[in-house]
Amino acid sequence: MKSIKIGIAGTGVVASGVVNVLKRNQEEITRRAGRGIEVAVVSSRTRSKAEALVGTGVEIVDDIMAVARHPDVDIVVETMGGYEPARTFVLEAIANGKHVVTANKALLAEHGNEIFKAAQDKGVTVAFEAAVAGGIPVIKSLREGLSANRIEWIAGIINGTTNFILTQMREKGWTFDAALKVAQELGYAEADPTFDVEGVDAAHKITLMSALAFGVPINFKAASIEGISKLAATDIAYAEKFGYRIKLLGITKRTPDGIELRVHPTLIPESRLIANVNGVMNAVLVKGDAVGATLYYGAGAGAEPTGSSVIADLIDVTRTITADPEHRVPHLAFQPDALENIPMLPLSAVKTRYYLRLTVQDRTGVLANITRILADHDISVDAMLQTEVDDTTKQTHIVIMTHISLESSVDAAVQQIKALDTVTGDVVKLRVEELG
Ligand SMILES: NC(=O)C1=CN([C@@H]2O[C@H](COP(=O)(O)OP(=O)(O)OC[C@H]3O[C@@H](n4cnc5c(N)ncnc54)[C@H](O)[C@@H]3O)[C@@H](O)[C@H]2O)C=CC1
Ligand SMILES: N[C@@H](CC=O)C(=O)O
Ligand code: NA
Repeated sequence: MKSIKIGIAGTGVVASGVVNVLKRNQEEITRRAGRGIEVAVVSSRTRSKAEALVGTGVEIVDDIMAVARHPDVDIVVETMGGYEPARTFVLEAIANGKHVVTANKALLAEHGNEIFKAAQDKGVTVAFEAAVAGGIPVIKSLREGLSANRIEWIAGIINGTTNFILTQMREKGWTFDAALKVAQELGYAEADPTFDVEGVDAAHKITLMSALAFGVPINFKAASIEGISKLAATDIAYAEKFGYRIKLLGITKRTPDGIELRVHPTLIPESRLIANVNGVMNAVLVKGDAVGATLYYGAGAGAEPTGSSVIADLIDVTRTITADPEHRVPHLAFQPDALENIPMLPLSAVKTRYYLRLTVQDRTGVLANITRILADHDISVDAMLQTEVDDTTKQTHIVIMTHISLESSVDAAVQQIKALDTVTGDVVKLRVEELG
């Protein structure tokens, strides 16, 4: 039978993983897909780089649109990244009747509704397993494996770069900058690494998973985002004293009032498996009403792990190419005419536990004032720790773990606490999730 022909736009880290694994596992891939999968054309801004990757038997073009329109190509693989020209390229490929496989979560989080609509209208597939949690088949799990369930929440370590940075800082004492530099050298980081560090990349991914889990349109603008750049080593150490690890989590949760969608550094009990996910590894916890909690673990970035997901999508698309478009697995797990408009909740409506760190002057009554303010805002304290007074500054740290409280109440209490003249500097507020 005739091979499926692919065209690749962008010949960087992910594309190299795709090409190398396709070559190495060609025979098994063909046995699984039922047809051979062959690279017909690649676009590259540097011809020599493309030649080194695909050899001489493959057509190389400078213009990405030549890939989108290539008459021989059945599936295009978009591994350029960024919003433009990726968006125009993908829409052009769809308009030309090509199926698309992309690793680009930024593109889909911002323009996914438009892209999936165009694909639906044209009867082609846009597959994106590589876009979320790299090599972990979590999109397939959400869309197919868990499709019997009413999903309650998802919480995941879904950015390899930041998990790598946090791990190297904690275990090896590396500086933030040194750890980021190595993550970039290993091909984990985004072209603009502030997307990793500031939580934007994780927000792109949790936004996509939120849509798949709850059957709602993709709504990146509703995400509350906080990265790890302001996280202090002091708070990582105090969290450990309470038996918690701090991880950058993407969280989406169905509540009676609407959907929470947030990314922030989070305290997790150290006994949880997910608290022990280190380095570039990612892990996604999904809670379904029927199945309970399930955990998906694996490499969240890197050439071959990400290539593994791109190729899984290529095999899936190859299998469905002969199937009736009306009966394919829907892009966002729910049928396009069955998406709901459940409200997306602001961060102020979130209810969870909080970690607060205050720097205070060692004077009588300081603790009483703080606990009174917390009580006035309906915030009850679960545990508290006070460090020894620093002889020079006469200051001490008070660390408070609260019971479940409302974010807006915690913010109001923090404002009042900050105004006390015994409280100096900022109050650090981190969220705690038991994930049980
Ligand atoms: N590196 C990783 O571990 C992972 C990356 N991804 C995603 O995969 C995509 C690609 O990432 P990488 O391979 O790491 O990036 P990369 O920077 O290594 O490769 C990008 C390639 O696209 C080309 N390119 C970029 N802009 C272009 C343009 N305007 N016109 C033509 N060519 C252009 C570049 O020359 C380069 O060959 C991104 O969307 C990224 O978020 C997803 C999962 C993991
Ligand atoms: N920059 C991303 C790459 C994979 O999506 C990450 O570090 O996780
Ligand atoms: Na994946």
